Amino acid sequence: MDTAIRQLPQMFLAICFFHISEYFLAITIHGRRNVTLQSLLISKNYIVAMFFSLLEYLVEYSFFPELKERWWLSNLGLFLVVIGEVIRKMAIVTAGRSFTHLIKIRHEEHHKLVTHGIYRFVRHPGYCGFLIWSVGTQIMLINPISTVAYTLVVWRFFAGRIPYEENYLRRFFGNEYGQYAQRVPSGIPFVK
Ligand SMILES: C[S@@+](CC[C@H](N)C(=O)[O-])C[C@H]1O[C@@H](n2cnc3c(N)ncnc32)[C@H](O)[C@@H]1O
Repeated sequence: MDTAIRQLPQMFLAICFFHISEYFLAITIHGRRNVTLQSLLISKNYIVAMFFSLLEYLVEYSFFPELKERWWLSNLGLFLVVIGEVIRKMAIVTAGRSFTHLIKIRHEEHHKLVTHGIYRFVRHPGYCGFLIWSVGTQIMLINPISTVAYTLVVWRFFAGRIPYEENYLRRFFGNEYGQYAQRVPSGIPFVK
């Protein structure tokens, strides 16, 4: 009972913290005039996914309450939520103005190639952090179906987005980006 009673409040806090901090960081880095509510990163698909995970949680809690009592698994999920959040926020702070929520398709003067800090270890720490965070939320709720579904959907989304984003990065930074991409992994499993 103790574990289940804290899962939904933890989830609520994780979501609020993620989106509100994302929004205020964007304002701090890009200035209020350049930030829209899109920086909250709440899309229709995202709301549907969150609604589905809540539904799964409530159904399983009603019919198999003991499933939700695996405290060590729920705590592993909470750990992943924190780690994912830290990785993503490190990426945003490190990249600064180069980190825009919409992918840039035109090179702007202030857009510099970032290869230091956390970008020394993975090319896409922001996406890596989000993948860990989102899957972590479902492990924290001990939602088996949503854990698998989130892993597949978020992975697929980034597996498609990374080549598109990198196509522009190669145009902007040429060989410098090519060399960087050769020596540093993407940070998303099975994406080169
Ligand atoms: C939402 S941010 C995500 C950045 C990165 N993919 C990540 O996961 O940390 C997308 C913007 O970051 C820019 N970007 C991605 N990697 C970059 C890098 N190493 N240096 C500078 N800009 C980068 C892209 O051009 C794009 O406009």
